[in-house]
Amino acid sequence: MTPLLSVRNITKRYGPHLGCGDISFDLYPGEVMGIVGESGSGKSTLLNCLAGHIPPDDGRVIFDTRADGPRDTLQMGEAARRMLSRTDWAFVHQHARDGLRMGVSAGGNIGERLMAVGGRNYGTIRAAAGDWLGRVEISESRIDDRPSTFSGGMQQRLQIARNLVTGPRLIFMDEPTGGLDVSVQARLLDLLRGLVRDMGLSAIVVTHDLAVVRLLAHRLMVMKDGHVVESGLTDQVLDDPQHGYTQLLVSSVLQV
Ligand SMILES: Nc1ncnc2c1ncn2[C@@H]1O[C@H](COP(=O)(O)OP(=O)(O)OP(=O)(O)O)[C@@H](O)[C@H]1O
Repeated sequence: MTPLLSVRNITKRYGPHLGCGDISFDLYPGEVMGIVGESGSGKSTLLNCLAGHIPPDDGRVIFDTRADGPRDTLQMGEAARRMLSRTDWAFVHQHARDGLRMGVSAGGNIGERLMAVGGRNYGTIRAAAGDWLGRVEISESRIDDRPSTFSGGMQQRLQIARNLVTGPRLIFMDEPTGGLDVSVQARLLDLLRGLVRDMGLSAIVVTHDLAVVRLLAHRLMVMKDGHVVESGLTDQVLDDPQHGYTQLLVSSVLQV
């Protein structure tokens, strides 16, 4: 099977400091990869390099595009990569306000994504927006309300709807449950797990929270000081960690 995403030797430095170094892995269709590690270990740097938000100093990110097969996304022009991020890719930010347009209604937040990929019929777009609000457990009666009138959990669910409405194949998530109350986190995780499974999505999830990867991720990479120190099947890594650092993480000795 062709990997959906092949990451090879991604390295990013900030001046003399290493953001992340020499990271390689393959992600297959329908697979969820978790990236864990303490603060400053390089998780966000790696995710942002993969999603094309920051240019790495070295390495390749090869994505199996629907139209042209495997292509190095780092070599693509800006317009082609922007199109990819609207169609095949999605990015869920930790803070919903970074991924939503707060001045636009909930329905508008979802609908404008469809318009960006060619949707023109108002009725069809509004119906799809209403449908997606329901799928993320927001009452359709809130379709004309702005996200600023929503709770934190609702905003995060709206951000997810906005990202998934175009039917992407790969979703990048940066601490998707961070900053939410514990009960809200559990509900959001359940919802995410259902959507990922039902849509056959591949995902890369960065988190501090081992419970998040336990629930969502098939495989896990553990990062420390910009490097991957251990990787493998999630249950295997968490139940029988081989690296001393992972053992500390799992035993919650490290403040992550
Ligand atoms: N814009 C930047 N300029 C300089 N150094 C940076 C920058 N962004 C990150 N770094 C450094 O790169 C390293 C990795 O940071 P990164 O934010 O990727 O870690 P992280 O694991 O995502 O941490 P957190 O969980 O706190 O977000 C750290 O040493 C950090 O200080």
